[in-house]
Amino acid sequence: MNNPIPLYSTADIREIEQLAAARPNPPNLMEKAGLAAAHITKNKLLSNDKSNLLVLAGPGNNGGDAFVTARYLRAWGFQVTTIFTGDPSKLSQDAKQALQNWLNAGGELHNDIPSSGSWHVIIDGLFGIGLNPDKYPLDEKYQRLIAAVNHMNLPVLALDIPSGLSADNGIAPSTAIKATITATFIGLKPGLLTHDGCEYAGEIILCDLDLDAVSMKSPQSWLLDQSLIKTLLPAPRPANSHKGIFGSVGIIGGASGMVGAALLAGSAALKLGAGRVYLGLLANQPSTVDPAQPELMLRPVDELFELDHLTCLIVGPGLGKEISACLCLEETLQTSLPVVLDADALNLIAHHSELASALRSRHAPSLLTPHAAEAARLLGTDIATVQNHRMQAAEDLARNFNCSVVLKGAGSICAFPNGHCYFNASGNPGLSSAGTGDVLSGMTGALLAQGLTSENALLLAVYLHGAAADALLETLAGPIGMTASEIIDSARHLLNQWVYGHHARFRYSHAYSIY
Ligand SMILES: NC(=O)C1=CN([C@@H]2O[C@H](COP(=O)(O)OP(=O)(O)OC[C@H]3O[C@@H](n4cnc5c(N)ncnc54)[C@H](OP(=O)(O)O)[C@@H]3O)[C@@H](O)[C@H]2O)[C@@H](O)CC1
Ligand SMILES: Nc1ncnc2c1ncn2[C@@H]1O[C@H](COP(=O)(O)OP(=O)(O)O)[C@@H](O)[C@H]1O
Ligand SMILES: [K+]
Repeated sequence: MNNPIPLYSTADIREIEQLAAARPNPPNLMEKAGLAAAHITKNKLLSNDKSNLLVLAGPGNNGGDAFVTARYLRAWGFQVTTIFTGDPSKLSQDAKQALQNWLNAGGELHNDIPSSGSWHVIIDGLFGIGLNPDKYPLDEKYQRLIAAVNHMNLPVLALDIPSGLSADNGIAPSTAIKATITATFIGLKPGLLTHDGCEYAGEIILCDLDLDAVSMKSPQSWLLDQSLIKTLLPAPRPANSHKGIFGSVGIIGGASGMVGAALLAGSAALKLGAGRVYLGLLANQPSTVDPAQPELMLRPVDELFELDHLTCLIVGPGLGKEISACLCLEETLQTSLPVVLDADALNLIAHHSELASALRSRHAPSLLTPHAAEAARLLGTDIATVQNHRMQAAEDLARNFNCSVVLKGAGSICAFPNGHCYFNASGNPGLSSAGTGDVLSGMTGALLAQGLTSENALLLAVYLHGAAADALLETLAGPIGMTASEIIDSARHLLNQWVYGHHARFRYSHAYSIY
């Protein structure tokens, strides 16, 4: 089994670099980084030996990486034009050496992009993890350079992180380089994987520079990707099974005008494998059957609490904030069932401190699925603060409420009370439409019902939900106009593929013969 891929903050990376530098024979990390980037550029972005490259070298060590990259590519016969925006006297020892080596090799420096010139590929070495957009914004010179690069619409390799993007938070307050590929060094950075990072990073290639980062710094965050998911899948079903084995999901929501939200969660729970799905609808005179999904059992909400065989409860899809919703949530929090709380269930908890206390003191697992606005209400802050510090917000929610949490949005972050975080690698803007969150809650409930732990159910549901949307892109069923219902069917298809390969029908078919 592959180990999960760790993520490191800027402070962690600096610590790892210092540990490497303190070794008896310290590795030349800048040389390794530049060489790795040069290989990636040659192998993935340059189509012929006559290509011209534009290399941007900034004022710090990211600029040093750029000089090394430029030197190798020039040595391999490519035409390289290098822009340097810094002050040579302020460079670190390594970067000074890299600049000197570039000049010794016959390389030239420009202080701006030459007006007459054409290039096939651009290397972005303006800023790496040293950029501090929180402290001071990019000045006009850099904003103009970055805009010029983006305007050229050429393949771009970003060194370590696209310049302008914050490595820790994934925010690009002014502007950032839109990379085709980001060659990131030593370890993955959270900022590449969430919020604006999803827009700017392009394909991410990790270059470990021959350091075994995990042995030097124990990680707290990991990438939520296909290889991790493989370890969480439910086992193939026994042939001799019955619906009781696969659990019973109860869903509470569907107030007047929002019944569809509960129905979507119900269909998702059903089609992701729950044995039975009950819906307690809060609407006045609710329907007693969903003709589009008659397998769902629609009941008055009080009856749901009388069922003694529920495996988990989902509260929130279309719940509303009426007193009846509040009472249902209060009763839910008192049960010993695992619960998934979404949408207005989260808003009610944010507004009623007694519900928040009841949530905190639960012994059974509680899973929260807020988007940024719901997270802001729960944390008593504003949306911008949450989005500018997404990992911190997810961690705070998990710790404050003693819950498993997914902070949804581009690059969803799953956080757990033990401080561990996972950054989701799947998903696309096709998911930005009403109802997809209801589907995620239903999927999570289905996996809980089938016996996954709350951590594993959340991780698998979040990744599968995004991967289902990604699969729909293959058939052009999105991103424009992708619907929540389509996510459900796509997710069912993928889950079966992952659990059975293409062999489900062979596994359960009976071959009889007479000898
Ligand atoms: N150390 C190692 O062993 C290895 C490091 N490696 C590489 O080094 C990179 C980190 O290098 P780094 O620490 O020098 O920071 P870097 O990203 O170049 O930026 C610093 C410069 O930017 C400036 N600056 C900051 N914010 C600004 C703003 N808003 N607007 C304008 N300017 C701003 C800042 O100015 P100052 O704040 O100091 O005034 C300083 O001049 C890392 O990402 C990787 O690529 C690899 O070689 C592997 C080994
Ligand atoms: N641009 C995007 N990239 C990846 N995932 C997205 C994107 N936009 C939305 N999503 C996902 O879609 C879902 C939306 O949930 P939510 O906002 O609660 O919708 P609703 O309340 O309408 O059901 C979340 O799982 C979120 O992570
Ligand atoms: K960069």
